[in-house]
Amino acid sequence: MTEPRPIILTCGEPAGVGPELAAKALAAGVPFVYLGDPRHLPAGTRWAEVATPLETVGPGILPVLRHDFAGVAVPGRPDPANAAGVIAVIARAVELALSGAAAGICTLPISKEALKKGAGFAFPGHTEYLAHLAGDVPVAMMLASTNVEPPCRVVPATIHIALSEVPRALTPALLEQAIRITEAAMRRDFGLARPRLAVAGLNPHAGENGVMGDDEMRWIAPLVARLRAEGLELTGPLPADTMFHPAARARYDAAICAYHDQALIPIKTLDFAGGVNVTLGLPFVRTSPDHGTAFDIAGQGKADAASVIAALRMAWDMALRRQGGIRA
Ligand SMILES: NC(=O)C1=CN([C@@H]2O[C@H](COP(=O)(O)OP(=O)(O)OC[C@H]3O[C@@H](n4cnc5c(N)ncnc54)[C@H](O)[C@@H]3O)[C@@H](O)[C@H]2O)C=CC1
Ligand SMILES: NCC(=O)COP(=O)(O)O
Repeated sequence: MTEPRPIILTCGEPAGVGPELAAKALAAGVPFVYLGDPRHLPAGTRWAEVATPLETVGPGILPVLRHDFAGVAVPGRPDPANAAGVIAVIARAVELALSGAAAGICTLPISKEALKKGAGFAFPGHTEYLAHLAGDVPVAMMLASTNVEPPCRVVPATIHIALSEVPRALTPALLEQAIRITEAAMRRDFGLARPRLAVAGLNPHAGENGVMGDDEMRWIAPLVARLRAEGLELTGPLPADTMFHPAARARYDAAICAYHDQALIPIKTLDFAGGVNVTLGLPFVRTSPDHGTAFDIAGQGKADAASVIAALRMAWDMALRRQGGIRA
């Protein structure tokens, strides 16, 4: 088996904590190349430009695939002129991954607001943009802990939409798609031969037999029953408030949730430092730290690199697994 190509670490919003985290991410100990504008790296960063992802640099030096931006970056103050560069870097990383020049991508955080206001970005986040770049493939967003046992892995079936839109958007077809994508990815990328999935209800107490909403009785339970009959290891719909304590998590490998905060509050509470965001269903590996741009601390050297380090390691493990081996 030959080792996969390096991971591409995209710079994300240059006024956020991304550039300073890139400089700290060498501690991950896996091969990666930073794609961004070296002017945005903190002063004192030891970096060297590479022409291709395969070119190597000395130990302790950050390899940089140069992508020139419109301007410099002021920490905490995103510049609309740089928004197009942020978007172009993501697209360039995807091209490298799809061409086989890179083993996958790990994305540093973007500001959804800055991209929308600065460049009219039409996507609510990386997840949706990556799905588009990959040919409008169906994907699911999973956040996975790396520091807690049993692990906390969550997949919101609806992603970046207003809470008021969730009941309409959460259809049987969408929930089934999230379940199937997660089941396949747990086998392919996480090495679980028979993944156990738990499905959360939408309503308090999973509706309590129709007393607090009937979505569970009307269609979620029948969907779970149909997929179980097909052979999937599914439980639910479960009351979301009691499915994340350790004994409950021990009974499943990933939770399929109804909406963003139902899924992300437990993981970010249990393991904010070690949480990793993974896009499931793409034809290439994509991970990301679980946090955002952290404008409030950008440029102050305070940002914790644990999540990006975990994300790079997870991307590398996934790339090796797809190639038939796993990291020693
Ligand atoms: N994958 C991505 O590109 C993501 C992007 N975002 C974007 O980030 C922006 C800010 O979002 P927020 O909700 O404020 O979340 P945030 O994660 O940026 O910040 C929340 C809190 O956590 C702290 N924090 C975040 N990362 C940290 C780190 N590495 N070390 C130490 N403290 C850290 C921040 O200082 C802040 O107090 C938004 O524009 C959002 O769209 C948010 C999540 C993921
Ligand atoms: N809150 C998670 C999040 O915003 C992830 O967004 P993205 O990876 O789709 O950019």
